[in-house]
Amino acid sequence: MTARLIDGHALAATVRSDLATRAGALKARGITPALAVILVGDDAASAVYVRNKIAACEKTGIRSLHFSFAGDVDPAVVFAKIDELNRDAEVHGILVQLPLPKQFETDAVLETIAVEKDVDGFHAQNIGALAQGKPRFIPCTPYGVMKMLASINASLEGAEAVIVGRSNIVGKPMALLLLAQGCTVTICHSQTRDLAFHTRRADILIAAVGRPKMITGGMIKPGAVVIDVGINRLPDGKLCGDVDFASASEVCAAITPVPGGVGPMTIAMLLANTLEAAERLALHPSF
Ligand SMILES: Nc1nc2c(c(=O)[nH]1)N[C@@H](CN(C=O)c1ccc(C(=O)N[C@@H](CCC(=O)O)C(=O)O)cc1)CN2
Repeated sequence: MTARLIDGHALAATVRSDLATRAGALKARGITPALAVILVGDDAASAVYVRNKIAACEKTGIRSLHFSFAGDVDPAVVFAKIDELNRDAEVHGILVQLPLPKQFETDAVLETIAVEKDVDGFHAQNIGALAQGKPRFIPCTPYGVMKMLASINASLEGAEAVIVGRSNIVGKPMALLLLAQGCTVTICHSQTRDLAFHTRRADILIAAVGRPKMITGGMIKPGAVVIDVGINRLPDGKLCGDVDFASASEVCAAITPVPGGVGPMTIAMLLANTLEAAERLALHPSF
């Protein structure tokens, strides 16, 4: 079997085109949707992602504001900036690029962002709303994955979904979203005893563990849909996912590439959440 490729760049371009129309409609009413991005430290990958986010805003008609702080900044300075942005009526979305340097307590930072501007969807209240089936902002990577599954009409009701990875930003919200669509969900992690036993049962397999090419073709059910969230840099400088693409694509029905898969959709869904925030704040300024 040679798998169908789920092209994240192409799907992200379609999403952006719809968002550009919505941004235009807001601007016609005198509201310019705006996203504030905070970057702390000099992590090279984070700097690339932030640059890509800002470029994507420009393509879509969203204003972006970028604030960079040195890696040894006093957390109080970052808290003060978030507070200022929370109060700024012309800013609709705020995100703090992760990971943060060691002196930061990440959850405390994320919970300082106003829930109605939390376009990453990482605030405990927004995760709680998602868990209750009443999502306000869906975390961007799992949101992008759901769009990718919809784009191939993947059948989710009653499907066995296996997620490898239990992070707060991908694995856990991913499980909630698949559960809401009727999947039977298993989350695997570093203490799972027989990983292949679980992955071989998956109709929908999501790899989000951060270990290069860890999932091989022999661990995949023939005909499965495989979504690779991992982005790993190999010693030769090339990027690869958590899935061994060559062997996996011989077995599965559809697969996302790395690069060019989930990554571009993560950014597209960040723009979608920012537009959503601006539209809600325009309709209900006291929201
Ligand atoms: N505040 C947040 N921090 C982090 C998030 C997040 O959603 N919010 N997710 C990841 C990083 N991330 C977004 O921030 C992200 C990672 C990768 C890509 C992407 O498009 N990757 C490209 C390859 C880019 C490269 O050349 O390195 C691809 O897969 O094609 C976008 C966003 C952790 N932090």
